[in-house]
Amino acid sequence: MVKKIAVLGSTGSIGRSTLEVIEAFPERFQVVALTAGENIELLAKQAEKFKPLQVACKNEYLAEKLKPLLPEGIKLLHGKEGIMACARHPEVEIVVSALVGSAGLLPTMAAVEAGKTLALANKESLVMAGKLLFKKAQESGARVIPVDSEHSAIFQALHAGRPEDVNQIILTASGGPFRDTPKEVLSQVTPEQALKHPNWQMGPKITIDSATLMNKGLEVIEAHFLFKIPPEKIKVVIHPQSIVHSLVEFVDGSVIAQLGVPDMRVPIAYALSYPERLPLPFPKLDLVKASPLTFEEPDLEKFPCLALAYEALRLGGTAPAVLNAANEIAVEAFLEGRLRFDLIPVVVQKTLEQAQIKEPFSIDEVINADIFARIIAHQIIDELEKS
Ligand SMILES: NC(=O)C1=CN([C@@H]2O[C@H](COP(=O)(O)OP(=O)(O)OC[C@H]3O[C@@H](n4cnc5c(N)ncnc54)[C@H](OP(=O)(O)O)[C@@H]3O)[C@@H](O)[C@H]2O)C=CC1
Ligand SMILES: CC(=O)[C@@H](O)[C@H](O)COP(=O)(O)O
Ligand SMILES: [Mn+2]
Repeated sequence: MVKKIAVLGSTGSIGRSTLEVIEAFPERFQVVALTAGENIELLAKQAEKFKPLQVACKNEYLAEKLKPLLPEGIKLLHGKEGIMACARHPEVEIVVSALVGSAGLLPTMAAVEAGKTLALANKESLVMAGKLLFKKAQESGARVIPVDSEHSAIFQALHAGRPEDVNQIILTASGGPFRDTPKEVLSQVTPEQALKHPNWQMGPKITIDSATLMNKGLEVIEAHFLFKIPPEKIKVVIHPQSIVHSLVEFVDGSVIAQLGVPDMRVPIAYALSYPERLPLPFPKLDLVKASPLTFEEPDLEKFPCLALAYEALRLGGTAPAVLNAANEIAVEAFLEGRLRFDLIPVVVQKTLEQAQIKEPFSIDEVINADIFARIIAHQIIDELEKS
């Protein structure tokens, strides 16, 4: 049976890798919808190649520019509503949510509400609204399959035992480009240096998150909602080689890990083909060449973002959404040269202290918390800029 797929964020790093997997198995997958933000030239090329029924881009202005570039017969939509319509398209079975940041929240929710199988890369939507998202999934029958490499690894390792026999899950983190950089030097590091991830080629936002360890913090929250595991049973260990993608420890002390080369096409393919596995034509792991595999404790003083994410998870309610919003604003400011790298966690911490945290009962309440947190984070950055 051919699986029919919508790729939200098809022009990004995960989106492009997803299309490479689909291209390698044309008899297994068919692209029904594609969406982009601003890269309409690439979207047009993808539409030419994969012939989707429908595409969408960020706004009407870009849609007007995209129109003449598209092949005949493809429906063109735009804006949040257009992207959500791609997620809900009646012919789509699997929605790959590969948008970055909070822009992914509503389209991801639309896919869940429509009962689609969600191949989830956009971790921010789970961080912002994990509880509400899984409540909706229960109502609609939507299934959530993780794409994030660590969560795909845990999803696979969990098959080795019963949920009640899990002792803890262990997320691996590369440690980022500044793992060996002295703490005092972090105030001087540039966006160019921070954008050089040691093992993965990814979009800019997640690459900065990896450098601050906020990516691992977001992943702790993501793991909590995906696997219903309390924060005290989620451990993070630094593994600079990014070969062991994560592990599950069971009550008998057995530890089951998933290993592989750092290539996102592997977890993407698994999410698309689950419960089957595809014979991927990509490089495989050579254990001898990958050796040695090493592990160390994370330095929470040098990288406070990880501890802040645990704190937000323990606070609960809108705290993870506030953490996420403040982080997005701080990362943007750092990339624009307006904020020092070592002040990213300061902005997040101060925003968490100043924001009102409450239990959200709707997505609108999550969005309100996100908006207020952004206002607070901007004010904090303005003050830091003046001082
Ligand atoms: N890259 C990776 O290896 C991994 C990524 N992830 C997660 O996957 C998600 C995607 O990451 P990544 O692929 O690296 O990100 P990229 O920045 O490479 O891609 C983001 C995609 O989202 C689109 N987009 C951005 N903003 C908007 C918007 N406002 N409206 C509509 N579309 C928008 C972009 O469009 P355009 O470029 O056309 O403007 C692009 O298609 C993130 O949540 C990340 O944390 C998780 C694990 C690994
Ligand atoms: C590929 C992937 O899943 C990323 O989330 C990756 O794990 C980032 O690397 P860090 O381990 O440095 O955060
Ligand atoms: Mn990851």
